[in-house]
Amino acid sequence: MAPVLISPPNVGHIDDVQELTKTKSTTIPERFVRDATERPELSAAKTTTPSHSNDMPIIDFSKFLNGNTEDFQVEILKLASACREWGFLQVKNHMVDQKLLDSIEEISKDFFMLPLEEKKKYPMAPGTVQGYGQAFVFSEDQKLDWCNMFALAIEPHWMRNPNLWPNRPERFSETLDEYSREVRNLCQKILEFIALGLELKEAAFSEMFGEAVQAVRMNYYPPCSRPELVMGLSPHSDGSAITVLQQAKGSPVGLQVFRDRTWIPVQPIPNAFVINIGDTIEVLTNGKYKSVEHRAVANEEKDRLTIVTFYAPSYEVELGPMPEFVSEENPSKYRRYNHGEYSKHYTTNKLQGKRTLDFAMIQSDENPNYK
Ligand SMILES: O=C(O)CCC(=O)C(=O)O
Ligand SMILES: [Fe+2]
Repeated sequence: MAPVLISPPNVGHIDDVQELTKTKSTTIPERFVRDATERPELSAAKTTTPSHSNDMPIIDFSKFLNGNTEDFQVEILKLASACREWGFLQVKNHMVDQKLLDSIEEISKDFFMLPLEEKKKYPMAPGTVQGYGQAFVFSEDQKLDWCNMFALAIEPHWMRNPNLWPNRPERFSETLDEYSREVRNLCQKILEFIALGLELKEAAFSEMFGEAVQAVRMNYYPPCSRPELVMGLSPHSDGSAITVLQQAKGSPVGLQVFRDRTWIPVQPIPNAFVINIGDTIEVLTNGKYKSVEHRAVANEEKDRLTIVTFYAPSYEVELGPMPEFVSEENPSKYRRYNHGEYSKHYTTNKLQGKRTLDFAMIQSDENPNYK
């Protein structure tokens, strides 16, 4: 059962990371300093050659929209292989207007640059995931990420908390609405192409998902004088079906994907989105496509901003492996559950690698997915 939060957890004092950096102190408060085994080992990441990290597949979306039948098929196969082998990919030439990419970056940055008192008008209450603050903190002794977040539910509309939509910067709400409409379209298209690559009918996911849930989280990572001691964002997989991540122009490398027991830094491609498979698609495909653990590291000199969209089924939907992916040789690795319950479970536990998916995993010695 998902834990039910009856009263808000006592999370202790949470320093605002941006305010900390203003003090120019080189001492990192203890709550941000990771235990030795959890530190990011930045030197190891730095020595990974860029060519290795560039191996993350790049999908050219224009091949889906304007290509001939052969181009289309080739790209579907590339997408299928990226989902199977990586769980992560970058998408270029997508349909989202460049101006919107610029304006969402601008309003996000402007929001984070507001005085703290202004941002505190939209607080993320302890144990919740909407508003400004640090999500996924549930106890006083939990280590904190070197990140400020601003998160909002977008769709369905009833999930919005209008008190958390800021008045400043100007045009914040209109811009976020417009951006979210376009990214929602993109998510729907990508899921259609993922379905085709799995030899399912195009509408397989949209028919199953009902009124899909969409949320946005803006992550702002200020520079950190001791990046080797802290974590920008703790390792986790996403609870979504798919996630669309925009890295603001000029941001340093920060996202890392856990692959072959190594943390691989993701080189941003200008104007491309990073897309990753979330836990829902892992369950539906019975583990054929897996959600992949990832994290963000801090940078000594530069700040970093990402705008992340999570796209998931309606909370009412019951999910489990689809019959197409289950057979006698390949029995169900996951039980059926209600997605609303899974979401609750996800948002009421700290980020801890792929542990959240234990909620759905059928325990068995023969199940290699079970850790
Ligand atoms: O900011 C990043 O690079 C990673 C963000 C992320 O993984 C998330 O918000 O779930
Ligand atoms: Fe993530």
